[in-house]
Amino acid sequence: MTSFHADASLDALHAASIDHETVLDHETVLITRGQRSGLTISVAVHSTRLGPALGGARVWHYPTWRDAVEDSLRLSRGMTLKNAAAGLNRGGGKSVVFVPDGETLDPERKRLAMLDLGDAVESLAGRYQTAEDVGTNAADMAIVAERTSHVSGLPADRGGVGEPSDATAQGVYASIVASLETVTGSPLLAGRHATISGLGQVGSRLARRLSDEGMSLIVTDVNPARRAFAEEISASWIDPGDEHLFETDVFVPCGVGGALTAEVISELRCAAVVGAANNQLADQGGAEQLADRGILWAPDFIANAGGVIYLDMASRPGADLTAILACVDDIGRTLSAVYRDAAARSVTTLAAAEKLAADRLDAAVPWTATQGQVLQSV
Ligand SMILES: NC(=O)c1ccc[n+]([C@@H]2O[C@H](COP(=O)([O-])OP(=O)(O)OC[C@H]3O[C@@H](n4cnc5c(N)ncnc54)[C@H](O)[C@@H]3O)[C@@H](O)[C@H]2O)c1
Repeated sequence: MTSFHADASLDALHAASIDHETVLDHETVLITRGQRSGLTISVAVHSTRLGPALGGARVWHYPTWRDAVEDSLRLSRGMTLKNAAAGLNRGGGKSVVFVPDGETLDPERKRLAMLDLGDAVESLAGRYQTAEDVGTNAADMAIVAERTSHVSGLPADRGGVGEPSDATAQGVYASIVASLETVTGSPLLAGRHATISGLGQVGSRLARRLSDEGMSLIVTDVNPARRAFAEEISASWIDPGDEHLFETDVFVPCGVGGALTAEVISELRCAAVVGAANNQLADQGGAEQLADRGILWAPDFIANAGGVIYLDMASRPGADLTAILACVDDIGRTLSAVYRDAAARSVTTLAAAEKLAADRLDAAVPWTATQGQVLQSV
């Protein structure tokens, strides 16, 4: 088991995407080879300044374990920004289970990986709480909970709050409404067009709602089995790869990160990009490139915060679902404020959103694990 410690600096929040030259600005990075599964697991705690870190566990394919670790570093930094901008007393963390390209996990090995993840999370003694993410679900979190209490989003029949995708989809929906209002002056969706890339937990929920509200949808997924869902909601299916080339009002990335490469941005034919995917920009220069092209970009860590808002608020004593969903809807207002600030200061929407998060982090009295906040499986 290897762990590195470093001081989190607020300035580093503005750093470009991680590469081998980037200074490590995370508080703790735990890299461990699971004793049961043999898989490399990286748990990255970027910051606990606002409170114990909260962020999902990803099980995904990468060329090398180093790529998986880098992803955990990027994703956990994004969680610091997301939780801060959402007004939560939570720090930023994320875990990644590395599955070598070309390998698939059978259910037994996945179970072993979840137990290994539980041990890794437990070793951080409450400074990081995990939850589901790409490649994991509420049932997987129940397995993690066999080894640690620091897990969120357990199935309802295990006394948990369930998975957060409904809330994430609702927050992205609110963000699409706010973005269309900014670019067209009207929040109405009927008759407008959207292209959704990725029809998983969030993308499919969002697609159904946008379709119900009269939007005309083009959809795709690298999993061809999702075509049946496209037919169910009367959306036009296209094969993945060129979906960004279609003229549309909103391009909606809901797959994995890095979809907005310089080439993709140069070819986009849309008024706004608003999606659920984390780390949509392949590099930070993408925010400038989008602005230069006159495309309004909703910073992902603002638009997709609904899930973490749900997990955090639903796990508090006396949680009220109506109040939680009102907070999720507020994402639209937060995003509109970010857009106004970006326009007023002639900066990118990314810079405006980062400032929102950094101001909150700067103003916070640092949380320490010794303050004894009790976290339990929910
Ligand atoms: N689930 C949540 O509550 C939540 C919260 C915040 C952020 N996110 C982010 O939103 C994104 C989607 O999350 P999810 O829970 O729906 O994941 P998911 O695994 O259920 O779905 C992702 C879908 O995208 C597809 N996909 C992957 N790469 C693709 C590509 N290149 N082109 C088209 N489709 C592709 C996958 O086949 C899958 O169907 C992820 O980036 C995730 O980190 C999710």
